[in-house]
Amino acid sequence: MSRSGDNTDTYDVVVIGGGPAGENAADYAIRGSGRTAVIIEDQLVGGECSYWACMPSKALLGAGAVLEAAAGLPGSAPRVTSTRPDRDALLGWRDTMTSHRDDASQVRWLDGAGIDLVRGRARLTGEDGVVEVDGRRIRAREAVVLATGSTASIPDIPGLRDAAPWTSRDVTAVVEVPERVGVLGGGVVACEAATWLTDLGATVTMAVRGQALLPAMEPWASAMVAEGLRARGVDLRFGETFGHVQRVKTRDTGPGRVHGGPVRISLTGADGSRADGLEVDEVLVAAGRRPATVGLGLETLGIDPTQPLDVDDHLNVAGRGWLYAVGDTNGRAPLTHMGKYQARVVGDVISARAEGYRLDGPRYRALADHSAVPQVVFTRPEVASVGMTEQTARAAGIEVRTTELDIAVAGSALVRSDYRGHAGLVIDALREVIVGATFVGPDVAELLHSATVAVVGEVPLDRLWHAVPAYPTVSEVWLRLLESLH
Ligand SMILES: Cc1cc2nc3c(=O)[nH]c(=O)nc-3n(C[C@H](O)[C@H](O)[C@H](O)COP(=O)(O)OP(=O)(O)OC[C@H]3O[C@@H](n4cnc5c(N)ncnc54)[C@H](O)[C@@H]3O)c2cc1C
Ligand SMILES: NC(=O)c1ccc[n+]([C@@H]2O[C@H](COP(=O)([O-])OP(=O)(O)OC[C@H]3O[C@@H](n4cnc5c(N)ncnc54)[C@H](O)[C@@H]3O)[C@@H](O)[C@H]2O)c1
Repeated sequence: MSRSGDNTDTYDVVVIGGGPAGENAADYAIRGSGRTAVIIEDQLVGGECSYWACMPSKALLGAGAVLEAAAGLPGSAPRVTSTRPDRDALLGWRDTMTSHRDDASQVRWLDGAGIDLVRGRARLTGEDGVVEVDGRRIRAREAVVLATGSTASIPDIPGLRDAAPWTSRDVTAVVEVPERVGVLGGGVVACEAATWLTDLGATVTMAVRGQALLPAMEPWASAMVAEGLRARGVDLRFGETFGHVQRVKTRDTGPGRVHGGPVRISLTGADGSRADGLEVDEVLVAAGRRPATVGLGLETLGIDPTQPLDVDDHLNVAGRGWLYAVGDTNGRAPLTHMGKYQARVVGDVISARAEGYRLDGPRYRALADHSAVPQVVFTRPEVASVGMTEQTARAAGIEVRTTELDIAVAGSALVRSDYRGHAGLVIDALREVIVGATFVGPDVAELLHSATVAVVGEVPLDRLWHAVPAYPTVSEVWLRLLESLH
């Protein structure tokens, strides 16, 4: 860092937002060089993922999955007295995995990586490369990277905001388990949260305005998740949304505690018809997220802050050579691993530009964002998918061939006597390569990377035939899938 006469601190790279995307962008932009970087963060270093999203949600989901797996294997089943996790131990484990919302270890990591930290809320000033934090000016010589993440959307439904509903921050920080929960939405947050809330003993009703959960997934995968949630007692109201919400008394009790008295929800059909009334102890809004771009000073650059930032494959904001955006804030693939991937790309781009290299080669482009995004939904059963679904492949004009089958191999029978799983591939029939894959079942998350490698590597099917899965593993489903295409 250097300070000029006008009291402006100067770094090579300035990153706004210290979530997973921001941390990695700063690291990759200076690693192994003499360059300097600063991260400006107004909450906790580590971002949403570490304290309010991926880490607490997966910590809350693990114990129930392990208990169900043990109950599904004859040798261990007699030892399992309940498949419901111990509430206090589970919440304690969640607190451990979120470091009790203390970011000291992440700050130490920044220090070790040679990255400075400024606490505060940053704004762009309208001057190229200059940001402002609490009256302090910071200038970037090479680049400003926006990595401000996203915030939960709360739809404009009469009475909803006034009822102080839970968002993902509350449900991941759950301390008081509400007896009855009404969930708005049928996406990833809704499905995962319904799973751990029922593990914790809550009764859950989900209002899903469409006809399927997880609309971006293969329809058969969504149907299996719906079946799994119903088996846990979740009341799924497809084609319904909240019409009106009323809470007897709202209380400011803090995250994860019930925010007041009982809540009356009128449910309406998608066509506005009246469906039903519902009384719950808490409402969870899980209706998507929007990029955190408002209040960032984007309008000083003539950029509309209400729209996702328009970036190219170098993650460069259109028309501004010095400005980049990575992670949820650009809306391309709002997942931690994709934000970190974009951060690696942007770090390499900034380094190459600083050192005068041309941006030749795929290393400098976030190509996976377009057609190879992997995702795991940690419901029971789990859903693991990468690339295109049959529908998106057809919409892209690909001549599609598909195959799908139950996962029923020696490896799956061995891990659970009640194993139920399904797998499917989407093939580009002309090029004979896999463009999409989906697995549903216990622990399928660990099958996913093999599919990601096949999709990204565009491995021809007759070459893939020689990738022999070990016996007896669940991976033998690959052999069954390839045989079905023969
Ligand atoms: C409940 C839940 C579970 C999830 N589970 C998964 C999962 O299992 N796997 C997965 O891949 N993804 C998951 N996600 C998505 C994942 O959390 C996000 O994709 C990820 O956190 C995005 O990282 P980011 O760095 O872009 O933003 P964030 O993690 O949101 O970090 C942005 C940071 O910027 C800071 N900031 C914002 N504006 C400013 C400003 N003006 N000045 C200074 N600082 C600012 C914020 O305080 C924040 O710390 C989940 C999301 C939710 C809600
Ligand atoms: N395991 C994971 O990878 C994981 C886990 C949780 C969250 N995430 C990410 O976090 C982000 C947010 O997840 P999410 O579940 O909130 O969003 P989502 O986009 O997955 O689902 C939003 C749901 O809300 C519904 N909805 C939206 N507006 C509505 C309205 N006005 N009225 C009624 N219903 C409405 C949609 O129909 C959909 O069912 C996603 O990008 C997701 O991928 C990932």
